[in-house]
Amino acid sequence: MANLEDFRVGSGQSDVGVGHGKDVFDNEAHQIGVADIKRVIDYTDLPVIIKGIQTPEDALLAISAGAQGIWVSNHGGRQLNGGPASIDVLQGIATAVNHQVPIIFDSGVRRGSHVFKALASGADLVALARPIIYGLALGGAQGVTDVVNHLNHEFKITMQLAGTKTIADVQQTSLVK
Ligand SMILES: Cc1cc2nc3c(=O)[nH]c(=O)nc-3n(C[C@H](O)[C@H](O)[C@H](O)COP(=O)(O)O)c2cc1C
Repeated sequence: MANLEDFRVGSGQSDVGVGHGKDVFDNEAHQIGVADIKRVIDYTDLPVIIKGIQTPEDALLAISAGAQGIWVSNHGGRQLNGGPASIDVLQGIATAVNHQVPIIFDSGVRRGSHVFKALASGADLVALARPIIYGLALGGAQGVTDVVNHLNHEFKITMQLAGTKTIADVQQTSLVK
């Protein structure tokens, strides 16, 4: 893609067996760091949010590079299958980030109570992937609407049962492990 030509790096000879030597999968391109984040930020006027953050250290590195948001998430599970569950690392990352930038969370959100727990663990926004895709596959646009409505309904019930009236109330809730 023409827009990505400037980002071609490395020898093009991958030795990790993924992508068979195409640039973006090149071994050297796997060592993405602060300089790469700064380069993307310089390249665009859009806000840059770093996805796949799993440690407080990486969150702070991304913020120091100028990231305007952190996305606590996995990478699809097919790469490092033994990585931690994102919900287990969320609270530690949120404590370290300390509201410097918004935190988006996804990975395994299936019920309204999961949305509640993610917000109470430090997320500002909760995202979904597979439930939306399943809804789309089963029922098209209506299927997606149904999935979102169902989660909203469950989330509201959880809010009521927990005695919380607003999202801010949810975010101030203490969870017991
Ligand atoms: C088949 C598949 C491939 C994915 N590939 C990537 C990827 O290449 N990079 C990435 O950051 N996340 C990837 N993800 C993770 C999603 O972007 C998203 O974070 C995750 O699916 C959210 O969790 P949920 O599906 O449980 O809602 C992938 C997810 C799936 C299901």
